[in-house]
Amino acid sequence: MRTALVIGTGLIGTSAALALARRGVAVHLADHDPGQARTAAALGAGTDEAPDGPVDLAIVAAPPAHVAKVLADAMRRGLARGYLDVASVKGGPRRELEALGLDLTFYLGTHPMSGREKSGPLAATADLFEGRPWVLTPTRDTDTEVLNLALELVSHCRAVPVVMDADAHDRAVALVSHMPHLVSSMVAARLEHAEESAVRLCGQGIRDVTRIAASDPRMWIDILSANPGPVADLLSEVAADLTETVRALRDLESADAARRGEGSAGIADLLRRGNAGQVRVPGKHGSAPRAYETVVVLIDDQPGQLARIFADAGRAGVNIEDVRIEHATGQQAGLVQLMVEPQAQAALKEALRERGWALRQ
Ligand SMILES: NC(=O)c1ccc[n+]([C@@H]2O[C@H](COP(=O)([O-])OP(=O)(O)OC[C@H]3O[C@@H](n4cnc5c(N)ncnc54)[C@H](O)[C@@H]3O)[C@@H](O)[C@H]2O)c1
Ligand SMILES: O=C(O)C(=O)C[C@]1(C(=O)O)C=C[C@@H](O)C=C1
Repeated sequence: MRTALVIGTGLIGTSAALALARRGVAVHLADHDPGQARTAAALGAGTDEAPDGPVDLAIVAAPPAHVAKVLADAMRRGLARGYLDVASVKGGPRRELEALGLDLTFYLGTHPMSGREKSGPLAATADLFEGRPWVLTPTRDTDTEVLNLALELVSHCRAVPVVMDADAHDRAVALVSHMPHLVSSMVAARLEHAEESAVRLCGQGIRDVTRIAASDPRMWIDILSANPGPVADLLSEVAADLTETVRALRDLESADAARRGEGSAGIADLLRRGNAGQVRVPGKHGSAPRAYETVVVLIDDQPGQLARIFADAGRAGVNIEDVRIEHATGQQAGLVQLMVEPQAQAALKEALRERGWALRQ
């Protein structure tokens, strides 16, 4: 691929454009808000000037409700040799395009399974898709050259291509993305009017569960409107678990020992099923989940502390697999959790202690 046109230069469009530009592809950037395309260009994602003629691949990264219209317009204007979109739902946009009477030979519906709770080009990064699944939904009629262009895009973004049927994709993301998003919002909604004295105690657990609740509601209304049935089915199952859990907790409040036993068994069953589901979540780079050990370091809230920790770990020959930072509310200190391979834990602790870091047991 030598040339590409990204239409919709927000988080996803600009991230893909940055990855392509770094691999030497000439990227043109367009957005219905020209300021967004200008910002993406200023970040090094390409040029916001229109291409002279048709590009190799047009990548539509507009919100789901606009995707079909934007694609149809691009196809009618002959802007590219191949067209794809990256919308979070796949059945709806394809059916809308079919209803518009377009020839879909040169179109491929795709979806990178990576994102952030932030929108816009300033949230974009070239490595956003690294190691993540990128779903491709070709049909029997999809042109091979277009499929190859899409595979080239996925490879430039260092993502992992996964081929699926569009409706099967929508059912799968209802389970692993759309239903969890709503549950995260429901948990976060409990905090809206909560006492400040409770909210200030928030630790890493609630941060993990509510991060995605910070996403743009307009985008998520689009996504959920295009996949309501499968998400409603899954939420009914969650509702049944909720009803059972409330019943079990009420049993635990009872003065009757037998009822307390039933309550305890009910909760234990849910927690066991939770463990069994959680271990199925793939780890970094889409591989099987890995068990890391954690080394917790106390840091002052001063510039350069993290860089020093990483440099000291590097000198000790230890690879940091993952990192989390927890700030103590109202204090000039924080805790950095460094995740490492189990066999590296002792060496890292020793090296950090030698260099004067305070470790938490
Ligand atoms: N955010 C995620 O985590 C994520 C992950 C994977 C896929 N997606 C999909 O990627 C697409 C873009 O999402 P995003 O998170 O980058 O959103 P975003 O809000 O960051 O960016 C969307 C951009 O599209 C532009 N736009 C809106 N209507 C347009 C139109 N008619 N023509 C041209 N540009 C238009 C907006 O100005 C904005 O710059 C969506 O379809 C979304 O479903 C999002
Ligand atoms: O991690 C996030 O912040 C996301 O928004 C990612 C996420 C997801 O649910 O995994 C959200 C929607 C997209 O369609 C794809 C990825």
